[in-house]
Amino acid sequence: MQLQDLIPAAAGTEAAGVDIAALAYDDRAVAPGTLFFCVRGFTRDGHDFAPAAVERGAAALVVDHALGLGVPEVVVGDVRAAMAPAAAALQGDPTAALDVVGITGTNGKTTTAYLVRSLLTAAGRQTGLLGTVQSVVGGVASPAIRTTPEAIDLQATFADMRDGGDVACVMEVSSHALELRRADAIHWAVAVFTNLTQDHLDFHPSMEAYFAAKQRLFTAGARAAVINVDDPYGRRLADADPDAVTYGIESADAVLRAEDVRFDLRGSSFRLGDTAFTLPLPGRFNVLNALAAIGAARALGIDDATIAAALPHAARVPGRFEPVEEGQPFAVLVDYAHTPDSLENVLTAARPLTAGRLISVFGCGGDRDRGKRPQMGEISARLADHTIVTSDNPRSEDPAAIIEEILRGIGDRSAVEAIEDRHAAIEAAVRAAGPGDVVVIAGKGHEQGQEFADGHKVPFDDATVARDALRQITEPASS
Ligand SMILES: CC(=O)N[C@H]1[C@@H](OP(=O)(O)OP(=O)(O)OC[C@H]2O[C@@H](n3ccc(=O)[nH]c3=O)[C@H](O)[C@@H]2O)O[C@H](CO)[C@@H](O)[C@@H]1O[C@H](C)C(=O)N[C@@H](C)C(=O)N[C@H](CCC(=O)O)C(=O)O
Ligand SMILES: Nc1ncnc2c1ncn2[C@@H]1O[C@H](COP(=O)(O)OP(=O)(O)OP(=O)(O)O)[C@@H](O)[C@H]1O
Ligand SMILES: N[C@H](CCC[C@H](N)C(=O)O)C(=O)O
Ligand SMILES: [Mg+2]
Repeated sequence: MQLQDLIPAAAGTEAAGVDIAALAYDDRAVAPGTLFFCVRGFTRDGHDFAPAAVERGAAALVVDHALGLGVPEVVVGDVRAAMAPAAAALQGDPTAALDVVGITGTNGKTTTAYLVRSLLTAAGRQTGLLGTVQSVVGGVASPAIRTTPEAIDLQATFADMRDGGDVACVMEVSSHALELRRADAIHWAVAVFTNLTQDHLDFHPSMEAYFAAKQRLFTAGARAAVINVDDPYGRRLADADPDAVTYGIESADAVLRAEDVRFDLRGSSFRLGDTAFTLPLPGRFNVLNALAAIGAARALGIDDATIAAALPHAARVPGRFEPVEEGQPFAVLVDYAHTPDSLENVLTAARPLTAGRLISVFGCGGDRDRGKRPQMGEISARLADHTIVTSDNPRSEDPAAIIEEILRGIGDRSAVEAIEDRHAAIEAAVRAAGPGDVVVIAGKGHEQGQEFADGHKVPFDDATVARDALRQITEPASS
């Protein structure tokens, strides 16, 4: 394809007619015929890699200032912003052929995405999935690397979905993706907003800036918007869009308002008007996720009977309120709560299911929003009967220092202990639990590794560690 058909700014320049076979934002992915985008990043400047890209055969460069390396170049104001439209054009605008449902919000994106996909699949529509846990493309699942990939990778995946027989795609849209223009040039069928609470303030300068990033999804021309108006930021979005499908439990004016909300360890039920719904996910917040999914499915023309029949069989997300059962007389739940709001929600949901004591095990990720740490400490100490503070993914930080920041949020530490080694912390929790207790292991959910300094990752799975610990106490000792 000619360069001017990918980047309008190239028209009339020496670069206009250059034939482009592929796109890349990393020089290591460049092959002959590739158009290389020199992205000014947070740690590196892609322009510095242009000579290497040329060496590897780059046919042309997209730059924000002329480099004069002997290959045609297009100068644009914002190199990142040029990537998505070019990628969509190169792939033949694949989202024009897909009903794309985009889900944004601090918590609940992955869960809601799974629910929407289950509903669309039940309605006979082959649906792709993109998100934190896995991607499903043309029916083939693979583990995800990123919640929302770079535009070049994203548009190639959409093309694979289209070519693999998918008619719809459900995707999580992270605030990073919206801010960094990864999710531009997508034809949205439905945009969903779950909620906005503190997270990622290491990346966004303020909550208002974080909200502004999320807002982009709702000004991108989606055919329908589905918005949680129990959330104050959702209320602001809905106020700006009179056609929005609003949902909530507390908001009397919500288009989709759940009533008679009930849940136990196995799942939840609620009523919408005259129709009763059940789902295999416990907790009030999962009822909100179900409302979001119902709103999206309805917007795509799926009837309530199909939805109500499918919801009880919806696919569960690994590591979200996931029970680990080895015949022990108490419950162990693995959950991905890694923000103050989600930790509060998961412990609040676990409380009425707890006959004895509620035991919480959690830590906070390194190189991420530090403001969350004392808040999560306070929440756990307030809502659980016993708290074990441990490591999450320390990344480049000192795990003991992270734990200290968590503990700073806790006044009365009489029911709090710190065990830095996550393995030992989970074992201690399981050993401390008695009949009727509930142990919540929060923060890592489905994750399969623990990340230390220099990207060093060791295999680690909360559910497996908990299962092994449970076996030690439930299996009779061998003689
Ligand atoms: C904050 C953020 O999102 N950063 C992303 C961004 O990095 P950056 O701007 O710092 O890139 P950089 O390292 O400075 O490099 C600049 C350019 O030079 C290129 N380069 C770099 C080195 C080299 O040898 N050759 C080369 O060409 C890079 O590919 C890049 O295009 O662009 C890079 C290239 O695409 C991404 O890998 C990187 O994601 C990092 C790894 C990351 O951790 N992102 C996370 C925070 C993220 O996006 N998370 C959200 C989910 C969050 C949630 O839970 O909601 C997600 O959607 O996954
Ligand atoms: N609607 C919700 N409101 C608040 N908390 C929620 C909601 N849904 C799920 N949670 C909590 O947040 C955790 C993460 O849920 P989920 O993975 O669905 O969210 P996410 O938005 O995809 O998160 P991430 O951005 O980290 O991928 C869950 O384990 C649960 O504790
Ligand atoms: N996508 C989120 C996941 C956080 C998960 C938690 N286990 C942590 O490492 O903080 C992030 O990168 O901030
Ligand atoms: Mg997610």
